[in-house]
Amino acid sequence: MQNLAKSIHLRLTDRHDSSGYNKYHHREYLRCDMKQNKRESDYIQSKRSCDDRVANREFCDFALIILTFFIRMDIPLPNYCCRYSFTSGSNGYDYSNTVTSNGYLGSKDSYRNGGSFYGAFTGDINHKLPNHVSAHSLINIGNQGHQSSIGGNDVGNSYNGYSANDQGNEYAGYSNTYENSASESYTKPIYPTPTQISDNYPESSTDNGIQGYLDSSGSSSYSESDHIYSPYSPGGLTSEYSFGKQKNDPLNLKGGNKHNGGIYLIPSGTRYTRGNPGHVSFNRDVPFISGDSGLSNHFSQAHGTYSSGKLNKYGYKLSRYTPNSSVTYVSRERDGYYTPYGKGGGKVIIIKNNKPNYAGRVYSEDPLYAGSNGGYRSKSGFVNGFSASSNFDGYTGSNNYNDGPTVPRRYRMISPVFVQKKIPSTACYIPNFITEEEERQIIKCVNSVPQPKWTQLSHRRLQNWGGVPHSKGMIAEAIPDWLQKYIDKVTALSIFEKGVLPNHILINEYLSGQGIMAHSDGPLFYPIVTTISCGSHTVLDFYKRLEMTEQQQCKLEFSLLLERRSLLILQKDLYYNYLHSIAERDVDSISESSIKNLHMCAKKFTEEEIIKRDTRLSLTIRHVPKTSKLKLKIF
Ligand SMILES: O=C(O)CCC(=O)C(=O)O
Ligand SMILES: [Fe+2]
Repeated sequence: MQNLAKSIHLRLTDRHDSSGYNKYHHREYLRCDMKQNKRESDYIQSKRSCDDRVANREFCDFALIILTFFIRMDIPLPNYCCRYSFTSGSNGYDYSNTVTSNGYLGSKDSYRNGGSFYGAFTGDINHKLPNHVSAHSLINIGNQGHQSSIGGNDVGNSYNGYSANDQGNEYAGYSNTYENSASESYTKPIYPTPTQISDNYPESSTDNGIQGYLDSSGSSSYSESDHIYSPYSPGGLTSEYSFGKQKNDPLNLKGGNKHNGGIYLIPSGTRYTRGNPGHVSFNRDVPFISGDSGLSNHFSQAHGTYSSGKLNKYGYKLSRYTPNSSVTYVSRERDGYYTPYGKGGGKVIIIKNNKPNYAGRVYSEDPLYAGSNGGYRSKSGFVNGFSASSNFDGYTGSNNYNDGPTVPRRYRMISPVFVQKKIPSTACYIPNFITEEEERQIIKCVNSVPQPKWTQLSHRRLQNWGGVPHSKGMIAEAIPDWLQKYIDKVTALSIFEKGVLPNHILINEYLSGQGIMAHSDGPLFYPIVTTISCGSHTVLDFYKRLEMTEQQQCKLEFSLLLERRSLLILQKDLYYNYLHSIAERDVDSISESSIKNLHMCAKKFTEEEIIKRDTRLSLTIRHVPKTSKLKLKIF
């Protein structure tokens, strides 16, 4: 059967169509003369052995009859593009740099400093919280009506501590009372899975019912209702401030968040550590590409929400899901509260750095926004370098908190996550999507399936699971549990729409030095392809799909480094308008100018670093339409 499959394969690969592509099953190969990518059919031709030819002749007739059922072929992968909005996550927390492993305040006394935000210290009535607050590591500065009353009267009334009641309303699923404890150990949770933000709140939503955001005096802080969105406004500030451990999926609390044009895939582990959402000076469309000019510099220092103006409803909302069990962002609410004082609305970008690389202060580039209108104070040295410098969060008052304890913070989020309007998200790279153990299991299972399951191509081999895709559909076959697990895992990302959930896995095996020629995965598949890499990295090259001519020169547009255990999601533009290939190389050289996702990689590479390829298995998980469960009897 293997020979048969091979013979059919050979026949099919020889077919060309007039468009300049080889129709190689469902994949369209560009006939172009690339240095690194010869035509797949050439490979096959040149490798064709005597045995193959015999096999071809012997099985020719037989093959034609049962062609539909026995093609064990390559399946198309969607084409990918990168315009380049990336979202990424990883499965780790970052303990490095300024992140301490014991991120909790040592004791409640830790935050009693100087009548700071935190504690029960009574020395300064304007800068204190009620006593009961002090037992919480994440504190609430409550409802500051204005700058001069930080921690003052308002606070006393508005802070609810962190109670079950609050959570009931606000942090559904987040119910454990958290008391700060020096001895509390930190268990690394696993939040590797990005979650698409549900689209409950369309851009146009104004939802008057939940807008308006009353301060303690009962007056509305702002009027631009369509810019401000309170996701769970439980009646003003009084009850909305609650801190503590956060629900796993902060953005889906009450189902209320929105992907906003290009907002996708916020890992459920994301903790929106706060910076300064009122930080108003950016107002750019941002191609978020490492090395790109523009915001990447800023992003390298960003924590939390940057707003290019007044926060819109999303930013606002996100700003309020800040709390992390170890991150104390006293200024969080004030960000929201003073949002109205920001400049005119714009995009909202939310970024998390995995490795804070700032020293001293975080938000330093731009002028304050709130100033005397509001703003809030921070402590110098607060939260690992969050500084009360004059341009930190716009605080310009005299009562700078410079006595602050350094509140160690632990980053719950990792690789950059950004949310931005208007830039289509066509590629998503998630390092460490699977664990080392899972990777080991996959490799083991793939290598122990019976030999006939493999389809040997000239320069790689593959396995189809779930059926063999065919232009007329696919007869669905059961997928073993060890693989279904990854279909489920990818499904959980919510990137596939209902009705077109992934139902097929193509496993490609590339030995070092092997690759795949430039192709587009063709029209058969639903145009989202997800690929898990195991065993080795590779570099996926993308070419712009141009007018096809017979001997076209292909121009490499950019590349993505696919680390082992990573997941790559490609769709839309990348699927339709780009070709992808893997060059036949034993090693890859790191180049920031061509590899566009280096900043998202789990490992940090240096320019011109040479990385050696090993045997790589790729699991391409996607939806094959028109499946039938018919069990056809074959002879
Ligand atoms: O192995 C990969 O990552 C890419 C495979 C591919 O492009 C395909 O099978 O269509
Ligand atoms: Fe492909």
